[in-house]
Order: sequence, then C-alpha cells, then structure tokens
Amino acid sequence: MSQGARAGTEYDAETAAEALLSVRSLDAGYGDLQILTDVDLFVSEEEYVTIVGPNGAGKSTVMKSIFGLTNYMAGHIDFGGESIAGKDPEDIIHYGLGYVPQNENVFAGLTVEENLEMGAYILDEFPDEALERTYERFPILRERSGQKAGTLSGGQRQMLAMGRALMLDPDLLMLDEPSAGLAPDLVDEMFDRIDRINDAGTAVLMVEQNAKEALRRCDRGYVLVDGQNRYVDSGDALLADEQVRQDFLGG
Ligand SMILES: Nc1ncnc2c1ncn2[C@@H]1O[C@H](COP(=O)(O)OP(=O)(O)OP(=O)(O)O)[C@@H](O)[C@H]1O
Repeated sequence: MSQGARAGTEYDAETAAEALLSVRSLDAGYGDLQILTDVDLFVSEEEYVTIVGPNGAGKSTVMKSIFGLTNYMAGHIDFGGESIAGKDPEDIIHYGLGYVPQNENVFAGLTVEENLEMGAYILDEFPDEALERTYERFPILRERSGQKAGTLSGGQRQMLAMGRALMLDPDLLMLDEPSAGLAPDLVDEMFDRIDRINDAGTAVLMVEQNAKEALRRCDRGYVLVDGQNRYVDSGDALLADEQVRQDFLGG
C-alpha cells in the first residue's frame, strides 16, 4: 500500500468504472464551505467497504453527499452506471441506495411497524413480504411492532433504522456509525448483523469510529483525513500498516 493511494490507480480506475457506486474527484460541502476535496471511492456489488478517519475528517459528509444531502460542487457520483450527483434524496432512493444516518434515524412518535411502513412509502403497493423478511431478520422488531420507536433501546432503535432502510431491498446500504452509543456487548452483535446483511448480498458502505473492528470485518477500507483520501486498501492491509496503526488506530 502506498501513502496517498487513491482509487485512481490504473487497476482501480477500471474496477471503479464498473462498480455499483463510483465516486470520482468529488468536491462537496455545506453552503459555500467546502469539506470534501477530490474524494475518490467505489463500492462493488456485494462488497463491504468502510470509511475511517479522525473526528471531523468528513466521513459523514461523504455519505451525506452521496445521498444528496450536501452542497455538491464538482466531480462524479454514479450508482448502477447512472449519475446521481446533485439529485435529491427522494430521487436517489429509487436507484436502490439505502442510508441510515447516525442521528434521528427513526420517527420516535411512530410505532415500530409504522416506521417500517415508512421505509416503503415510495412503493404503490405495500410489500408485505419485505415486512416479513425484516421481522425474520430482526425478531425483536416483531415483538415490539406496536411500540413507539422513541421508547426503544439504543440497539433496538438502530435495528429499526436498518430494518427500515432494508424495506426496499437496496443494492447498497450506507450506515453512519451503526455502533455509536451502543453498550460494548451490543457492538459485536450489531457488527454480526451487518455481516449477515452483507452475506445475503447487499453491498455495505459504513462509517465507523470503531475503526479496528470495522477494518477487520470489511473487504476494503478508506482512511479519510481533512476531507481527502489518505489511504485505501484491503481492511487487513490497513490494519497491518504501521503508519496507519500509529496515526489512526491508536498504535
Ligand atoms: N451541516 C453542517 N454545516 C456546516 N458544517 C458542517 C455540517 N456538518 C458537518 N460540518 C463540518 O464538516 C466537517 C466534517 O464533518 P463530518 O461530520 O463529515 O466528519 P466526520 O469525519 O464524520 O466526523 P465524526 O467522526 O466526528 O463524526 C466538520 O468540520 C464539521 O464541523
């Protein structure tokens, strides 16, 4: 792995061009404030990719930008071979991209089942089988189906947020810090669930503070610093890199 490596080497350019999600030379921010500069990132079908990096590096901003929630300034964002750059979230969701933000990711005043139904609001007909699949995947949600989401525990709420995003059976699920705020014994369980979602064929793009665990589980990782790509490599290679360990993984 080389320092400053970007998804812009010859090999990567070819892979990136055919990837499910392909972000190239992205500049984006909030209003006039530019946060991301020249960011490259790709996720292939069924791949599991994580973004790690220091606080304020712009990790969440990358996801928000892909989902149309920031000010897009320049570059390319292609999903399934089509450009989604500059589109609204309401449009982007139709392409097969699911997004679970870190905060306020459920409707607290609605029940669990109403939240799941909201996940499929764009469909003309409610997909009963998707609800059943979600309940099979997260049995606790069936048990709590009539309970207001605001009364769920942190872990249950996170499952609901994921379940809601999965109602449309997206090709790619973007997760912003899914382990945030969870008790330590629930963190592993959450990561196991994400593994299973990926094993079942959904590509995953995840931002995580728990960088070691995220890199251990993913296929590929990006280290983002100051709104720019710093490293990109397999999770194992990043974990083994002395410089990455020292600078970003606490030695
Ligand atoms: N809505 C906003 N308006 C203006 N600036 C913002 C907004 N949201 C985030 N920022 C700024 O963008 C920069 C990147 O923030 P971002 O949340 O993407 O970083 P991060 O790498 O996800 O950080 P953390 O790990 O702390 O969550 C920060 O300087 C932050 O203050």
